[in-house]
Amino acid sequence: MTDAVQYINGHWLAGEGEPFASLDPAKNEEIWHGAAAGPEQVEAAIAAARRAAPDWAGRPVDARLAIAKRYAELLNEHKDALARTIARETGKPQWETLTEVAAMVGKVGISEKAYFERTGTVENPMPGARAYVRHKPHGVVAVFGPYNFPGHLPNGHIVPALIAGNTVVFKPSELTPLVAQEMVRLWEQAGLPAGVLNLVQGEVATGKALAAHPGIDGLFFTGSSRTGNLLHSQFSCQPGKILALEMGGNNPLVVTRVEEVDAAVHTIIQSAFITSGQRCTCARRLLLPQGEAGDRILARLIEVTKAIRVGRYDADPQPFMGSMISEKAAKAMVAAQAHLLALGGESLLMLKHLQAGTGLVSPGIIEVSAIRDLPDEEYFGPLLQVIRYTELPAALDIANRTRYGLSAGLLSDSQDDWDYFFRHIRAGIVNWNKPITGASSAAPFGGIGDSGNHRASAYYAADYCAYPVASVEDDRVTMPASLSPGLQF
Ligand SMILES: NC(=O)C1=CN([C@@H]2O[C@H](COP(=O)(O)OP(=O)(O)OC[C@H]3O[C@@H](n4cnc5c(N)ncnc54)[C@H](O)[C@@H]3O)[C@@H](O)[C@H]2O)C=CC1
Ligand SMILES: O=C(O)CCC(=O)N[C@@H](CCC(=O)O)C(=O)O
Repeated sequence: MTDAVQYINGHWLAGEGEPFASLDPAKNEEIWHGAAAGPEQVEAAIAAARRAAPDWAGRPVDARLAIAKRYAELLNEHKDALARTIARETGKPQWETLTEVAAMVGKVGISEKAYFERTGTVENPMPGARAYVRHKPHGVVAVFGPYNFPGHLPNGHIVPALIAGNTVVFKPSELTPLVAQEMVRLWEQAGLPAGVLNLVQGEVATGKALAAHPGIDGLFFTGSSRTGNLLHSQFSCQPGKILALEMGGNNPLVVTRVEEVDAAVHTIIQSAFITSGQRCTCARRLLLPQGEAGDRILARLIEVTKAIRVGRYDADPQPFMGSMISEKAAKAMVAAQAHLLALGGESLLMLKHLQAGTGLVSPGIIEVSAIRDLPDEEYFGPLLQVIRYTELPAALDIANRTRYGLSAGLLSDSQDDWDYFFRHIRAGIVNWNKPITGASSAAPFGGIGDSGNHRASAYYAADYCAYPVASVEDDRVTMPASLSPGLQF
């Protein structure tokens, strides 16, 4: 293991700040340690990005794309190793981390298409002149990543930012420094010039130093609503800086009439328990109709969920659910469940911490219909809250009872129910008879309310990576055909 964990101006350096470590949460083993970037190193990273900016932005987009494409090739060549690192550092099963790396590879082609489609150059007809819309990069942008997709989600900011001509200072989650390091090494190998992408590792102090620095032109954040809200207030009265926030959700999944009970249960499980419930798009609240049809789905859901295989990321056969990110996160889910039980919830399947020292938990299902003031919290783990409803309008009223608005779904065989649901639900990702996780990178990705600040990511990330410039141009200055009233020449 090397001490050189910071990448600043093309050099790998030891951190000058507080030491911290990264654990394999399934095996309770340290897999990485290093020292955080100190404030002067954060400063140096921003200065390096600033120096590199004019040359990088001044290159033709094809030159920037050539490096991004080489990076995608390298990702593909190293996909097994990177997927294994993601699995070790997050606890996610290897079948799933391979899909994460595949999404990272695919991001380059999608971002290229989005760049030209959403932020390319357009010439509009105009009598006696030429009118253009072009786009320019913001300059130096900070990228903050979460732990749940430590490769794919920061990659979803970094790739379009670099293609658009920005330079980047990347602050990954302190829980996943090793993934960040491997990712940045691939950019380095791809031939990215010094200073274009800088890596500052560290805990909250490093994040604060970067976010508060006057030298950044923007900040692209994926993480919790709590941190996103802090950043939003920190950025107030700085209208010149671009802030893109992708945050959490308290996502509802509503079921009405369905013929195929097993298909509905499968979709519920994919929505609620994939990644051990650690996706911002995961279903947190399942709304089932009262009566026999709802009872049948619930009984089957409990039966199948009980049988979900939970285990280590490298187990053979593979588990559906791996470890949560940490023992602390597992304990927080046990505490969240206890809180809901104390408020009047009824456990239908207990979420259990399976092994001390690890983040391994079993999935839980809790009936919360009787809780009068159900907390509008994102419990970021595999605990599904069940609410029984009478009529679809009442279900929609409950579904929209949240300050968030990221993803939502309907399971129903009825076109009318879907039309009603789509019209009334408030969320940025709204699916019918499909899981509400697994959003496509080829579509915009973002939510309303406390889930974001109307800067959708994925396909629309191109929009926050560049600003539009409108120009009217002619080769020579000429007199107009007619003068404005009151002017004489
Ligand atoms: N909408 C979306 O696209 C997604 C949202 N998320 C959300 O992310 C959360 C899980 O990720 P976490 O890593 O726990 O998020 P987090 O908010 O704790 O951390 C995200 C990043 O912000 C940094 N940070 C934390 N406090 C800071 C502060 N005061 N100032 C500056 N930087 C600070 C962290 O070091 C990390 O790099 C969940 O709430 C989940 O819903 C996760 C994935 C996707
Ligand atoms: O950003 C993209 O390219 C698409 C969005 C995406 O991949 N969403 C995933 C992850 C969401 C999360 O982080 O929690 C999904 O919808 O499952």
